[in-house]
Amino acid sequence: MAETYALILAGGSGTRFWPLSRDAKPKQLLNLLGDTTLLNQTITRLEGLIPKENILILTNELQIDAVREVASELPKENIFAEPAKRDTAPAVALGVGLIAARDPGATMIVLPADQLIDDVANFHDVLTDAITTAQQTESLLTIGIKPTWACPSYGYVERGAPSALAPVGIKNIPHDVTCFREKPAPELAEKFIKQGNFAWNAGMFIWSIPTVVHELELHAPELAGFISQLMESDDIKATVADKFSKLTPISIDYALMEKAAHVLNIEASFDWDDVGSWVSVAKYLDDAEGDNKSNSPLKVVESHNNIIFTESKQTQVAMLGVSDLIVVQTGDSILIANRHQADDIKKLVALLPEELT
Ligand SMILES: Nc1nc2c(ncn2[C@@H]2O[C@H](COP(=O)(O)OP(=O)(O)O[C@H]3O[C@H](CO)[C@@H](O)[C@H](O)[C@@H]3O)[C@@H](O)[C@H]2O)c(=O)[nH]1
Repeated sequence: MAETYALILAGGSGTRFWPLSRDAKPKQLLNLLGDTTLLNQTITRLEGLIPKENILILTNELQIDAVREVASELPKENIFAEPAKRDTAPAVALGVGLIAARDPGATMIVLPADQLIDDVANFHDVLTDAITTAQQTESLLTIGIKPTWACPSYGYVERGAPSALAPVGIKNIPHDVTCFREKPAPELAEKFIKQGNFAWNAGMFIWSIPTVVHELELHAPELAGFISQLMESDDIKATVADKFSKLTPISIDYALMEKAAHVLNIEASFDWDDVGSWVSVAKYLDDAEGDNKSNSPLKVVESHNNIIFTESKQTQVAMLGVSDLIVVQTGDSILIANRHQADDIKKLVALLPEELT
């Protein structure tokens, strides 16, 4: 019986959490919420679902030391650094090649490293049903999140009828996907929400190696060729060093999911948050004074809707007559931003000296 592997993608850069996040320490390596990093939570969440020796992590040279430290309970040889940043499609192809070299009939789940999910029991149930479906059908499985607004930075899946391919006995029934659209323009996202049968793509994918290789051959031949080179290689490291940087940078959503015909979707019955900005972090901060949110002791007078985050979590913060601010303090920097421009922090980071980014 072929085994199941998890591939955790932990090579994103993310400037949205500056000054806490840096190139070498992006969102997945931050203790933003809770006592551990989001990457650590991602690994822990797999306990009881995927054995540790079957969990692989892909990151980059800048982050590999920090990733090794966070993932110290995984076998060392399961953590790889990509030689260049090429976005998620080449990273997934590398993961497919590495897993195929161990077990060409394996099933794999691809997971982002930076999401917040508390309901582990339902997460396992949904993933188990997705794995069963991937093993019994030649489908690419996605997980759907009920959308709450027309967010333009997610992928959208149009859920059709319950799939005729659904294996007998599973609880979370997959639906046919009639359209996958990555990061639609705001007006199109509005249209999807009004239509009512679209879900956000959770960024997790479940498929068997033979199925994904076949789909890549059809829709992304460059990546399928790279996987063949890996599978034929007797020195995978040398092949990666030689070929990976030459791959076209593109995300797996554009390279494969928008084009593939055999996509299914299971609705998530668990909580899910991809914690995209300081504004999303704010809802989890404990200390509140009126409508202000803080992770540190806070006193306010005539101040509203502010978000405060200090690295020490102990700095006393006092606000007088200010509203709609994000204030973040670290050892060497302070961010003061309009909360309505939280998505534009990257514009600011582009102006900063390299040693602070
Ligand atoms: N190894 C590796 N990992 C990467 C790379 N680029 C990004 N990642 C990691 O891949 C995951 C997703 O990458 P993002 O670039 O953050 O994706 P996104 O814009 O949020 O969009 C994806 O996720 C959304 C849900 O959060 C989806 O809605 C969307 O369709 C898409 O799948 C994150 O864990 C990120 O760290 C890379 O070059 N290499």
